[in-house]
Amino acid sequence: MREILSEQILRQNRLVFDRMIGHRFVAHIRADRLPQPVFERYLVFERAFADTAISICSFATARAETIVQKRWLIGVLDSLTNRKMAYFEKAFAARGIDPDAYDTDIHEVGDFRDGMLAIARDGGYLDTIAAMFAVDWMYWTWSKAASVGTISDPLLKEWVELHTSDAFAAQARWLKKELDRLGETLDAPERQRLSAVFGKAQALEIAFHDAPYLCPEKTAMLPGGGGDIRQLA
Ligand SMILES: Cc1ncc(C[n+]2csc(CCO)c2C)c(N)n1
Repeated sequence: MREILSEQILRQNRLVFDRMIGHRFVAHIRADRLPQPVFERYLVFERAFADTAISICSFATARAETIVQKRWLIGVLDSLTNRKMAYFEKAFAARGIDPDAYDTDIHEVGDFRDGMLAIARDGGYLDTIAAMFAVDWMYWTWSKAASVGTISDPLLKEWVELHTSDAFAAQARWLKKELDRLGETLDAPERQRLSAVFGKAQALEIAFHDAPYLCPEKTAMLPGGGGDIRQLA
């Protein structure tokens, strides 16, 4: 019998997946010592990515063949556009974060946005599903591990809980099932191509999570600005 596609993909990308799950951003959260400026910078990059995720999911919705698929993906779009965006608005207000003070065009963030968008724009329905599975399965996995320990920052705790919620778990599982169901009809090169999409998304994620450690705010370059994050990393 043929291997289940998601199992093949996870097996073939074990190294890069484990590298992402073991990223210092995740390690810092699990140790309850994520530096505050790193979290705030990350949130600004995440807010920018949420916009991209809406576009990616829209490509999948447009290419989906059945109303069952479309209905599910529209649910994802609704949660992204409403629930997720509401979180960012609340977090930015609570922390006094001005997103315009941050450079979201740095290459690690821009590469993630452009790379993920290119997969959705240039690939077929399943390419997008494979990319969404990559990023959601990865977030669900590390968030479950992190939620076992103490997270003192209530906004960070809420962020992790967004990714351990039943709704998010159902989203990750739906993507896996979709991949497994349609994967049964694919030939070996096509399955290999989707596995490469998954690996590409993980590599882009690793660089994306490096970014909040690397880049000082725009204000840090001004006299009396915020200082260089490199000292904290
Ligand atoms: C950098 C980054 N990667 C993955 C997720 C997980 N995630 C939660 S909702 C959503 C869009 C719909 O699937 C995604 C990808 C994230 N938040 N940020």
